[in-house]
Amino acid sequence: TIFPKEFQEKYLVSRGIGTGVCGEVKLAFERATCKKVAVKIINKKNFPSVGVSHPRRNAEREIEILRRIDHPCLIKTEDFYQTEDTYYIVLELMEGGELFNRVKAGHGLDEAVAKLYFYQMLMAVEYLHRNGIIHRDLKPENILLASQAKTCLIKVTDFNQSKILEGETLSRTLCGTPSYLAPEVFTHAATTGYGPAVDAWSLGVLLFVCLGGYAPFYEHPSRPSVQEQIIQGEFTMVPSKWKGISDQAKDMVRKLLVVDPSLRLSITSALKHPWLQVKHSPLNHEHCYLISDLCAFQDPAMLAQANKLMYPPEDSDTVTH
Ligand SMILES: C/C(=N\NC(=N)NO)c1ccc(NC(=O)c2cc3cccc([N+](=O)[O-])c3[nH]2)cc1
Repeated sequence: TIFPKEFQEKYLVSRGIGTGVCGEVKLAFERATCKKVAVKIINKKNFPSVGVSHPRRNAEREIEILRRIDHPCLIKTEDFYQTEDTYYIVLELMEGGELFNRVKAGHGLDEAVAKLYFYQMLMAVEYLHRNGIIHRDLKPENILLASQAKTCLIKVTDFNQSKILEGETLSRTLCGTPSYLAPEVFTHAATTGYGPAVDAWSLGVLLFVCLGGYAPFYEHPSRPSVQEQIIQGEFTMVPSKWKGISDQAKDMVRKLLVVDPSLRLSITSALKHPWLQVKHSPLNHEHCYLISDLCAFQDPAMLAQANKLMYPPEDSDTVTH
């Protein structure tokens, strides 16, 4: 890849660290400070130019979103360059890589870890919705982890399929991965359109995968198509995979994976669900900034506080020094 001159002057590009559907991510060093950054290289023609939507406009919308957002659980753009066919987005380094690689097939995350990550995803998506943005492509590949530690900050990324709450076309959406798309995207999106509830569905699928270690809707010869399973809202919590997971966690998943968007748990209601109410310190905005500080400074005291968030001291626990 050739990089723009002014980019080359400011950054030294090193090896590839991740590849996405519309471009790759490389490690780079800011020459002046030796600070490590990630560079997402997006080929403009890679943008799905399905139907009338023009690839340039899709890309410009995503760049506009990336510039506009500011939240500890959303990827932050540090710098930006473009040539006539490529975008170079300089981003903060997320050394934990993609959540996708943490929820390896076969076993889920510890419930407390899944709760910490899910809580951050909810905060990030609540922020997006408050700012009139629907993500529309929430999946494990688009959730990045700040460090290798379990108690870490996560950030949502990839706004290629995102919609700024104004006119939008359905055709672009149907080029996303179907497994995480909500039922209404297939059924009545073409007529009445659909809203932020699609992200709540995808978060339900994400939580299912984090807890169960397998997808709720998947291709299988003897099963209906993924699209059919989604439209029917048909999924199974295989006992061997879900034993040891709390009833509250399962209840959260079931209330998100509801076919009728008007009956589905909203992001705001999900944040008030009992599963996320830690009796000693209810999960709230401060925790999110705490986690962001924690990961920025790896402060042991903050790590202890974040652990309390994950593993609240039971009443019976006596604090032993
Ligand atoms: C904005 C965006 N995508 N937009 C888009 N149109 N893609 O489809 C975007 C997508 C992915 C990423 N990924 C990373 O920053 C990213 C992936 C990864 C894997 C191992 C290690 C690191 N790391 O930073 O150390 C990684 N960073 C960053 C930005």
